[in-house]
Amino acid sequence: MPGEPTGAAPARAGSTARDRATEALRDVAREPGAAKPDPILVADGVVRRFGGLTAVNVNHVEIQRGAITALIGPNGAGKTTFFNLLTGFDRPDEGQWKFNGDAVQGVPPHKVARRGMVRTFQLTKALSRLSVIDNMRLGAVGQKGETFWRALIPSLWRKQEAEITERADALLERFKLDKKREDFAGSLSGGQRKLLEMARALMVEPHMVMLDEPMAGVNPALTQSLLGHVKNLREDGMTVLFVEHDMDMVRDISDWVIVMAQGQVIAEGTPDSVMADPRVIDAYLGAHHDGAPDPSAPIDNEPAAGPKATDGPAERE
Ligand SMILES: Nc1ncnc2c1ncn2[C@@H]1O[C@H](COP(=O)(O)OP(=O)(O)OP(=O)(O)O)[C@@H](O)[C@H]1O
Repeated sequence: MPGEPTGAAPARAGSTARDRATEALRDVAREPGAAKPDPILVADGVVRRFGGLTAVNVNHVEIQRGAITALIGPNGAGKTTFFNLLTGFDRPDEGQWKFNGDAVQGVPPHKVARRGMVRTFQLTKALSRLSVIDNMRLGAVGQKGETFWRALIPSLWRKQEAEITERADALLERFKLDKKREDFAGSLSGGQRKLLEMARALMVEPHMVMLDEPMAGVNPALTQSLLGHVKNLREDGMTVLFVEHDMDMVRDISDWVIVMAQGQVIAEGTPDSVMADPRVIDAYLGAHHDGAPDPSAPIDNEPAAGPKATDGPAERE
């Protein structure tokens, strides 16, 4: 089952997954590449170049199991490229990483998903023309059972198809999309699409879910519901890694924040520690101050500077 909380933080009666994640991360150094007590993902020396541009150059990074980790950074920092590499959608020039102790670099995306690491995808044009339930069924691709030999045994296949549909319907109900079951996915609102993307990723019963800008294009009315669903993933024992520009969301739900700039991890820590970090403010400014930055300078005094709540995507419903 998805990531039993095997972490260093012992489960106390009545404690939430958030409490356990906070406790597990309490003594972790607030510095790039910090070692975690129970990492589900460990990456080393990951480099991706596009021509003369080094888009990703991550020396070492660990993602704590059972926690919600945000990956933030200014535009072009390399966040999406790093996501693509980790999930097998792109190939690195250098580097290796382990998921649940197994090396997964070079493993194709559907096999990475089968091992329990999935990422959400924006609804493409083609998927928009499929119904909501068919999108969900497609999310199950890569699950056990669609091998050649099994495909030759219709009774096994049909049984699996029934299981897939049952699982899809349960998830649609959980994400309050059951009434949209037969609708074209393209007819959903921005927020409902995000819910569908998340629900679809859960079809493979992952240990770790990677969300690419879960708040982009989401109507404020659906914001709380979406945040609730992400928090529930953690309560269900899953690890969450998400890229997001919306700093309200980052503050609200993250246990840990990793900051990238110019392809590198430049800071790590709790949301508060990271957002007060002068290196992070500098990275968002895209400029370096003369002399030593003032670490005590409150970020709110610098409206255009740091990763602010207003730094969210312009696109809103
Ligand atoms: N396929 C590609 N070919 C060439 N350059 C690319 C490619 N993909 C990404 N890049 C470049 O790599 C750098 C990192 O891009 P990436 O999209 O990973 O950043 P990001 O942090 O996700 O940015 P954003 O927050 O704007 O989405 C950018 O300079 C981008 O232009």
